[in-house]
Amino acid sequence: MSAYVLILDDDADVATAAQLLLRRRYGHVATLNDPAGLPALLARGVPEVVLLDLNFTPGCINGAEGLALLDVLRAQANPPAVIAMTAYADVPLAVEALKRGAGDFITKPWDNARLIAAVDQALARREAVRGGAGGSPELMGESRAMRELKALIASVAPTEANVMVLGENGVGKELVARAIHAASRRAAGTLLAVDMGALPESTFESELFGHRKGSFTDAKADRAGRFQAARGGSLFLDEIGNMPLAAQAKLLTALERREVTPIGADKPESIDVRIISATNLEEARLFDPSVFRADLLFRLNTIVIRVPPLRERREDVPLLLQHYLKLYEAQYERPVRSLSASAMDALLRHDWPGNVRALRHACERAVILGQGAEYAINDFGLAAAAVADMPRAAAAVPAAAAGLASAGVGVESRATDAGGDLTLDAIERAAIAATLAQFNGNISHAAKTLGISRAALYRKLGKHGI
Ligand SMILES: Nc1ncnc2c1ncn2[C@@H]1O[C@H](COP(=O)(O)OP(=O)(O)OP(=O)(O)O)[C@@H](O)[C@H]1O
Repeated sequence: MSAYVLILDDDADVATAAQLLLRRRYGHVATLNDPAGLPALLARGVPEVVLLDLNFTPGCINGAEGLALLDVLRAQANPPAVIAMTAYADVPLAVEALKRGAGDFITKPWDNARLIAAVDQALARREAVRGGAGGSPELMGESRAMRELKALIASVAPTEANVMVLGENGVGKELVARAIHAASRRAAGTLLAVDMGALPESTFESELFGHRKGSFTDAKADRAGRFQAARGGSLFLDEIGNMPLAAQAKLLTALERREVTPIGADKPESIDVRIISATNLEEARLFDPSVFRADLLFRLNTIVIRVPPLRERREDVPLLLQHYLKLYEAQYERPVRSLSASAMDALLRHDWPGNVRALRHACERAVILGQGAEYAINDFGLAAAAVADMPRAAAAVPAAAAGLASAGVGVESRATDAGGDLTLDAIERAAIAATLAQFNGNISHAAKTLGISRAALYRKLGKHGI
């Protein structure tokens, strides 16, 4: 996965350690020890993720310097995702950074796996937020379904009720969660997103509830949990359907008692968060007690919001196409072009199995690759994305080459609809499509099976127009 990451920290040793760790994964990782160099660095290009120390001058621990830099970063036309770093387990400061637009925070010294997970998630979330120009994504759509959805959000948002958002991958569940938070009484607080599907069971409690220094081998400093950091705001528990049952029990206890006990602490801490959760699991699966605890479900789903797939609101397709084509034309400084009538017709008839995310990626592809005076259907890369053919396309891939043997995907060696195209690209695409089909579109499970992060999988979905 390649990405431009900047580490802004006055401690050169810390910055270099992070650079060495991250360079292997993201390729382009720069360090900056003196914040005075930031404007010049930004003039050469804005990073996708910034790891931002909050204190620079020795002895200064109030975070004011870091928060001012955060404002500078957030003011960029295409702002980076910012992960605040502090050597002090200072929850109010972390909360302030989150309120001012940092997407996450991490305490030093960090755990390597946690740092990488934080950067991966920052990249994935940045992609979601970039959907709207200027960094404030808007839930677009004027179909009846979208108008009803927006009315529901407007009536539910001002209440304190927990909301569960259901829908297929890429329909806009996170945007719905952000819209609810933005219209709620907690809007001045932070909306902290946690990818429950990517949270290892071993660190679940520490991530959500925090820990005290020395409470286990790696607990080198106090750490605030997500529940404490989101105090006064909302906690967005994404991919909730992928939580192991043991973790579900712990979450249930916290929600029932309205308090959490950091690992190693002797007293519980009260919590003040509104929970918005989301899953792409089908409702029947959610009601299966071997998958999801009924008592937890009833805590979370006071209000259920179902986001319909794009194929059930095709009227929204032209508006979304227009929005994303314009967005990418501006971003890539490409000429403004219109869609040919036949392209529009085909795009309207397309089933969009990857929903709005897939449409967005298709628009980006068309803007970059389209050569004609108008956009043609081929520019959108959808012909190859006949996702209904996914299992058959996978069948064209030799098991070893696709690495699917361990994924348990049924594979035969025969040339089929993939047109016998055994380029690496075609093999990768088929492997991804087959794995997604195997897990009913569940990104977390597919990414785990393929051995890549969710963020990397999202990028590949975009690349292949899946
Ligand atoms: N109604 C919409 N208007 C504009 N953009 C949208 C809309 N719905 C989704 N998008 C864009 O599509 C992408 C996917 O949206 P989002 O991440 O909210 O989906 P999701 O349902 O949470 O996906 P996943 O289940 O895979 O996490 C984002 O880039 C988002 O900005």
